[in-house]
Amino acid sequence: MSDTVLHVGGASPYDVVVGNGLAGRLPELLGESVERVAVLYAGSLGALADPIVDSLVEHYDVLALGLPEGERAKTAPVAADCWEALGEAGFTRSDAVVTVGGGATTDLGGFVAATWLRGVRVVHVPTTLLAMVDAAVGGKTGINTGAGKNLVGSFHEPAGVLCDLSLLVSLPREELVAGLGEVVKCGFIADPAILDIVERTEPAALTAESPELRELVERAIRVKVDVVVGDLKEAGGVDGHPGREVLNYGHTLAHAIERTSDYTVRHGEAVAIGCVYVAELAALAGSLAPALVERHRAALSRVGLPTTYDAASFDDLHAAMRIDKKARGSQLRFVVLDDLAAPRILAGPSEDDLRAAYAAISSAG
Ligand SMILES: NC(=O)c1ccc[n+]([C@@H]2O[C@H](COP(=O)([O-])OP(=O)(O)OC[C@H]3O[C@@H](n4cnc5c(N)ncnc54)[C@H](O)[C@@H]3O)[C@@H](O)[C@H]2O)c1
Ligand SMILES: O=C(O)C(=O)C[C@@H](O)[C@H](O)[C@H](O)COP(=O)(O)O
Ligand SMILES: [Zn+2]
Repeated sequence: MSDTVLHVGGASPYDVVVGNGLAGRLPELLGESVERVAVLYAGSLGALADPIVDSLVEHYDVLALGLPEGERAKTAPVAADCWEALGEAGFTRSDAVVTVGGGATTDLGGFVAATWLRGVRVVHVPTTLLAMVDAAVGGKTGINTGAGKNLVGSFHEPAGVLCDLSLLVSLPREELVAGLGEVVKCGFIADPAILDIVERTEPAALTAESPELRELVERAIRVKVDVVVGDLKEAGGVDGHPGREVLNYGHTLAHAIERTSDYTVRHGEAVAIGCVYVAELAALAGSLAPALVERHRAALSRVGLPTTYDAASFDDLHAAMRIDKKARGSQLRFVVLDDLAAPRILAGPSEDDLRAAYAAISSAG
């Protein structure tokens, strides 16, 4: 099957390419002025990064930097180590960063590229489903702090994204399933055809090679591209649409779960739980039909994602939710649905409703 190119318009346009065996396209995305390339890769993924490094050394001076696993990469000390390495290697504004890894790697690598010399080119080569459909696209970069998830970061659009589906062959099943959390999210907020595919496809058939997974990848990327083109910096939408904040569906509780579990719950799993939570919240607010709340549970659990959470109390999660970026002052704001693909912002729900929605997904109280 030929490659699919999804164009992201705007002030800094770029392409997201979906296909198989895409490393050869890196030089065309990096451009001709680049002399040095820093490949920032998840340290355990040398087997995936090495061929990419080998393909680049023919064209550039290459600095390969292995990063810690997962969320442990998204810290200020890791970013500082990368800045030091770029400085020692003499990286200038005409040089570039390539990231190879999951969303934690693209977030950290994107942040390093955004901040080095106030911004150099970055091309992402995502290696998880989640990073292909979400983290590598749209230019959000970030690291965590003690207070919470993604609290420091910037908007820095990539020069290109290569979603090479063959890199997913080695991805553990539970990581692929986690990525489906963001895919199903896109189904509810914007593209119900995603839900139809998930509901009619045998979950085990969603593999790196399957046409159904490829269609899900392309549809989820399209959802994200359409949203970020309209509201890159999350300034807000038009006509009552939440703008880029819609991509945060389920994320207020999800980030609180990640932080209070010390990042032992995967992001995509936490998003699945968070989506059911906001569906319950919307039902309590009288906007979402109970059948659609159940559709959330059914679609997410069908692919193997959690829809309940018992490992933290409501009070602890409530405290963690207060630092969500959608909050304004002491008021929490959530993306909720009135119907499929009909999102809006619910501002300042009562503590009773927040607690009741948690009771509906938890026995922790
Ligand atoms: N910037 C954004 O817009 C955005 C969007 C969504 C999520 N995110 C962030 O992305 C992160 C989650 O990303 P993730 O789910 O990709 O997790 P991750 O980056 O932690 O990767 C998960 C695990 O899979 C391993 N792995 C990655 N690719 C592999 C492969 N091909 N084969 C074998 N193992 C592989 C990694 O080494 C890691 O252990 C979170 O930090 C989240 O906040 C950012
Ligand atoms: O791209 C976005 O915008 C999103 O909200 C996508 C989310 O899936 C992603 O997890 C993002 O990192 C969350 O952003 P944050 O602003 O809440 O940190
Ligand atoms: Zn997310």
